Amino acid sequence: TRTSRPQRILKAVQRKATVGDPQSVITAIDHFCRHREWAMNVGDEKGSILDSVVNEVSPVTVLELGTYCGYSTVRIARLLPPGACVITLEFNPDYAAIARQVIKWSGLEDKVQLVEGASGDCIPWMKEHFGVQAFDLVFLDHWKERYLPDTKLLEECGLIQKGTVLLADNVICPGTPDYLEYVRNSPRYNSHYYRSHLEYTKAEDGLEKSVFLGY
Ligand SMILES: CCc1ncnc2c1ncn2[C@@H]1O[C@H](/C=C/CNC(=O)c2cc(-c3ccc(F)cc3)cc(O)c2O)[C@@H](O)[C@H]1O
Ligand SMILES: [Mg+2]
Repeated sequence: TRTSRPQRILKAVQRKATVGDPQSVITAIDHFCRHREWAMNVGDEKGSILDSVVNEVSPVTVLELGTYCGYSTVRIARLLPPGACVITLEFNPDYAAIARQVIKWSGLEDKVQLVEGASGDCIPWMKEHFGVQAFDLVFLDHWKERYLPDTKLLEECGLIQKGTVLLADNVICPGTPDYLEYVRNSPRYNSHYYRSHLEYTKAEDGLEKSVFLGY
């Protein structure tokens, strides 16, 4: 049967990128998605904003919701110092398998913990299983209707503490209206919208950065 889009993305990485060179993996995926086949990676334009937030926060523990092919996982992990790591949740086993290979090709497997499962099932186990106290940075890029319930779950589990930064993709396109309303109106978050474009297109999209102010 036909290969899947993630399989074709992995092929592009294996053809064009250099093992152990994360930037070449990022460049290979962006080139493929811009010139061959669109895919829902955060992309190069919003990716640069993601990079700047990672550098600003210099997180020790990062949570990513929605791995897909591992593009943003690689973008984040390549900026982390030794000892820091990104835990990324992915419930589609086929996507997880592709992402593992993309992350391995980039040589960043020591900085990444890919957990196969639904965010709602995994989040309550984060403290116990991974010894996480609180996340310094959370990148939300999974199903858009899960952003708000998972943010509330992270709060309830004490995984969001004073200073934790939430960075949400696609707050305009496809859009996450209930999440936006929550973080922008809550007295416990300081939010900022980074206007950008939907990956590989001219359509508007952006990232919302929300800093938790504590209780
Ligand atoms: C159950 C909780 C839960 N737990 C664990 N993993 C989960 C999960 N829910 C989902 N996943 C995985 O995350 C990824 C899904 C991501 C969903 N992303 C978009 O839908 C999206 C769409 C556009 C766009 C499409 C078409 C357009 F025309 C315009 C824009 C652009 C974007 O940047 C986008 O991120 C997949 O790997 C899922 O397996
Ligand atoms: Mg996205």
